Amino acid sequence: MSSYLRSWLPTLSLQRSRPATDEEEESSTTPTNPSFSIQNPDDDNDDTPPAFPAIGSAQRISLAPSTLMPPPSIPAPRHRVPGPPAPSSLSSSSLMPPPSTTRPPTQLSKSKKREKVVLAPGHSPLDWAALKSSGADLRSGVTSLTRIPPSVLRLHNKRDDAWAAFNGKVYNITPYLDFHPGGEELMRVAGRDGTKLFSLTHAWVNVDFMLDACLVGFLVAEPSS
Ligand code: HEM
Repeated sequence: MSSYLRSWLPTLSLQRSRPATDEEEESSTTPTNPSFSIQNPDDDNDDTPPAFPAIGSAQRISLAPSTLMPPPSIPAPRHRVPGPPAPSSLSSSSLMPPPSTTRPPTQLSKSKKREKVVLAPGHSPLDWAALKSSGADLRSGVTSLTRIPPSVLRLHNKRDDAWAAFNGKVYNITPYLDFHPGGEELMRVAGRDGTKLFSLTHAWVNVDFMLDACLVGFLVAEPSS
């Protein structure tokens, strides 16, 4: 048995190949745990962690099983939420099973598919934000906000002079056209109220924030007469 172990522990057999000193001979009579053999025998440091909570401490007494609150009882079957039967009698869960992911995702119909637009270099959303905060005139010369009826709005329907109304506010959309991720689609609302088309396309986009520097006025009803 020992020869078998020696073949697996060459260092041990090497050590034993030289004549053992008296001291070694003495210690070899008492079996030692190899993990402690690297410790200095003079070192009497005790690294055993203390009991936690300390024996006899108030915390330990308060944790005594006899003083703990009993666990809540399992509700009777009639109190359980209706749902599929539990997989086993041991399970007390009344949660619905997770939805199946085996069904393939529904495909968008061709007509609803969005066309990706490649924005020209220097026309990213970050570039737009930088332009807005640069102080450049994005209102095409409008210095004060005015009341704009549909007949006036209609006049601004060209690519180089495009206004559109969203939620009662009229914006000069011309400078934003090249930054719009949806590209030329934006021109569909030039010269008119685009609130409906906008909210049908991407109601989550914050137009007030994105075009605040392009505000030119407020949409009002056509004056009668
Ligand atoms: C001036 C008002 C508008 C602003 C500020 C605006 C802004 C944006 C922004 C930020 C996106 C990217 C957001 C996203 O994909 O989730 C986007 C995408 C898009 N927008 Fe607009 N938009 C405006 C008006 C419109 C209008 C009137 C249309 C007309 C249909 C339109 C059509 C699209 C389309 C089709 C996309 C998708 C582009 C893609 O998937 O790459 N947008 N727009």
